[in-house]
Amino acid sequence: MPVEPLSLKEIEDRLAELPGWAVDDDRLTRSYRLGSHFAATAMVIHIAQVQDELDHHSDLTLGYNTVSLSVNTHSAGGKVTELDFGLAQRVEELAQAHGAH
Ligand SMILES: C[C@H](O)[C@H](O)[C@H]1CNC2=NC(N)=NC(=O)C2=N1
Repeated sequence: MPVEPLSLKEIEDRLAELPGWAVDDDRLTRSYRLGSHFAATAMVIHIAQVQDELDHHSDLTLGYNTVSLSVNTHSAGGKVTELDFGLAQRVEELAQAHGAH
């Protein structure tokens, strides 16, 4: 089933429920800070597991004590969709367990 791009209003409503996330240039993004580089690496592995489970994959960047995500939906022409917010919600849940903020 094709997934439709969200309207600006739909994006704003969803962003209001997800502090720390932003949409810029048709990409849903967030960066997290962790207590160590190893902790950040562990979080990347956990995100990769969830992304394979959802079959939806962000551009995922591991930095020094940081993890950054940037995602849109390729099959919707590179627009932001419900699938991107679904991934963001799952990442928010696991971020808490990793002590990311
Ligand atoms: C074949 C596979 O289901 C698709 O390529 C999936 C994989 N991961 C994906 N990730 C993202 N971000 N957008 C997609 O459209 C997408 N499609």
